[in-house]
Amino acid sequence: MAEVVLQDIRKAFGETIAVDGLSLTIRDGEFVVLLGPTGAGKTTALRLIAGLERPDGGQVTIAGRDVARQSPAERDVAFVFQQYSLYPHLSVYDNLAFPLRSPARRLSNEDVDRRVRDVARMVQIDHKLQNRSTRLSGGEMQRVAIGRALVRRPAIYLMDEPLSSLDAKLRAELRLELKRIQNELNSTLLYVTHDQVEAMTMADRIGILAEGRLVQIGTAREIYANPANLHVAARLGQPHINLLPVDLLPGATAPFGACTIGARTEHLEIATSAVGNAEVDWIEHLGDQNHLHIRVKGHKIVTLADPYLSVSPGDRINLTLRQPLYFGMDGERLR
Ligand SMILES: Nc1ncnc2c1ncn2[C@@H]1O[C@H](COP(=O)(O)OP(=O)(O)OP(=O)(O)O)[C@@H](O)[C@H]1O
Repeated sequence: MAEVVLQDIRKAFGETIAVDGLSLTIRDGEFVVLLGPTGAGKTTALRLIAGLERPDGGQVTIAGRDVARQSPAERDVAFVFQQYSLYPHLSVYDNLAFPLRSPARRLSNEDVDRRVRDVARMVQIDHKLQNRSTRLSGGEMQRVAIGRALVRRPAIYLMDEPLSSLDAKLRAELRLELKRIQNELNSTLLYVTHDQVEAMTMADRIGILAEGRLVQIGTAREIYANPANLHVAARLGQPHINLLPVDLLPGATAPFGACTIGARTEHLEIATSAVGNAEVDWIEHLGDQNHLHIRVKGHKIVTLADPYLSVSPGDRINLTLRQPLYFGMDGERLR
């Protein structure tokens, strides 16, 4: 495994700037997730590291080597795509063994067999090794695709939304497995997604990407608690952060230049009060949590509902701020 460093990488497709001066270090053994909306440049960033695209400028180094002149095969990376891309005519076993059988690797049949069986156990597909890869469920196929990357020990694993085609339950399971496997192998992994839950549950550090630029990078906790600007604040947290005018609610003194307040559930105190400043609009029941929809002077606010707070639609409540986040005119965080 190795450290991978991107320095001021740029890539445009005609008029579209896909990656715009991206600098990022993925440390040896680190799991970094790039999180961003569609079109943010996530896939392009991976493809530039893999050598599937040429940058217009900037430098990529893998284990200290400038890889500009190296072909994808020479770069020693393993890529897992969004859609499983297995060899349909081969068994699960042969799909997993395929990357190990190139003559350049010179592995004995015993070594190949051991590695295939180890990885099959890791991704929990060892009971289906002899199945044709087409005779698998979507989740099983994606396990094989991930396993096929894992049999090798490349400098870095690059994963492009590998779980997005799976149903919610499987996605949750594989998320945990992938994190466990990465820990076990101590591998360097760059993973891209637009799913904040994936980013928060798996990443050592999350990089927030917007319009080809890295807006902020840090642990999930840092990014959630200390977003650098409105864009980052809006990317993490369920329900979404409430963005409100500074003078809407009592309880906090805005710093000079504050234009917008960011209030999550933990920044809002709710008390039942017949003469309160807000009204309960409706309660959204989501099973494991309920969202309380509130109206204040024409503004809508959504928070997690305290299960012990007994309110109904139409009730008045008193809403007070508790150390919210403040943003200036330009959307940058003030404190
Ligand atoms: N081969 C290409 N030719 C032209 N434009 C491209 C090409 N590849 C990407 N783009 C453009 O570059 C921008 C970034 O695309 P990219 O696929 O990297 O985004 P993304 O963050 O991975 O999005 P998604 O989540 O939808 O996959 C987009 O505007 C896209 O349309």
